[in-house]
Amino acid sequence: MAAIYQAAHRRASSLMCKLHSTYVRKMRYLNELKEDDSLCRQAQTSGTFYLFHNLSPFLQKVGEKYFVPQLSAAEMKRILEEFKETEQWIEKSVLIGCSDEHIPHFALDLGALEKSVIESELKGSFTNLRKALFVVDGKDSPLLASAQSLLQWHDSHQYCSKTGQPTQRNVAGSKRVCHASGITYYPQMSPVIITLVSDGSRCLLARQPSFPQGMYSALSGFCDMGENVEETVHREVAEEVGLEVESLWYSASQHWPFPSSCLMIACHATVRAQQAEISMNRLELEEARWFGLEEIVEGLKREPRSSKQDDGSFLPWFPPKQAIAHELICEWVKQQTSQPA
Ligand SMILES: NC(=O)c1ccc[n+]([C@@H]2O[C@H](COP(=O)([O-])OP(=O)(O)OC[C@H]3O[C@@H](n4cnc5c(N)ncnc54)[C@H](O)[C@@H]3O)[C@@H](O)[C@H]2O)c1
Ligand SMILES: [Mg+2]
Repeated sequence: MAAIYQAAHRRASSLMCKLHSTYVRKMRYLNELKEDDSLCRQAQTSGTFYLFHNLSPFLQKVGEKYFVPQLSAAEMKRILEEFKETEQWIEKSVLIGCSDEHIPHFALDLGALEKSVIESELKGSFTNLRKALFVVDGKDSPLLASAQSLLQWHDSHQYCSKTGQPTQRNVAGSKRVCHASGITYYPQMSPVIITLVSDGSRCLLARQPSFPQGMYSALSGFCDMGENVEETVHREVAEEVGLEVESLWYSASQHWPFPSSCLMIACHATVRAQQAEISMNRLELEEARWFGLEEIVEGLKREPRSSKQDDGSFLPWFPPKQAIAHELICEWVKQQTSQPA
């Protein structure tokens, strides 16, 4: 029995070791591509390419499903030749990852070329990122979000903010340098906290005026300079709904591309049930209120389309599963239902 157990353990360890070494080798390879321009230039000739047009990703629809096609370097060459554009264009691409077999993946924005011609040539369409993220397979949405964010960062960091001189990018697109000042710029994300506040038996959700009708989400806010996550959670909850957080704990994080690259840091927080009266900040929020478990469970089942009532009002629904707010709400439901009555 012990021998069988040991053999199984050895097999599991060796599998872990293989998995681990594949991952480590992949991360080291990507790092080399970022540091070594000539290696990265060479990688562009054997890589695959995700296309964008003015920051909208290219998707193909097969039946009811949307796919994010990867074009080979040869296909890219053919398209660019058709537009009488040189392969120099490929140098505008940015490195966004690689396969386990070390095939590098790049993203390229063809915004200067005629959109409809590329679309009919490649049989697909450039789709607004807000729509694209919610229709593609779950594993593809983080990739689209980070690729678009990196392309957007390059687009808006062409000049040094100290000298006003143009900045030059490395081949991978992992940084830009101003040769006049010597400043190196790296792609940035803004840290944002998102907090699901609970008073023990209810959770607090709010609506910003820009939200689609009927949608409620957890409270969120950008971290101020010098703040830690705990301080931002305390401040945002106080600012937006006038409550004092008693305790908080970290749940998970997510890169979010809107409005331009946020690192969403998701937390749960509690307030005392005796001090749970909301005083909403009307400059930021349109509505904020407590939801009981039953209402949350019903809301999670509701589609945005089925939220509208005959009298024109909207039943509450919550962000879709791609958004970390959804995860926080589901975690809260689990906590509530696993608690002894
Ligand atoms: N993925 C999710 O589940 C999820 C859920 C909620 C919010 N979010 C994202 O979180 C972000 C922030 O949420 P919020 O709107 O409640 O923030 P917020 O409460 O801090 O209010 C936004 C305001 O903060 C100011 N601000 C301060 N620092 C800023 C910065 N670095 N960039 C832009 N504005 C800054 C601006 O005046 C802006 O209008 C939003 O962009 C939203 O897309 C994501
Ligand atoms: Mg906010």
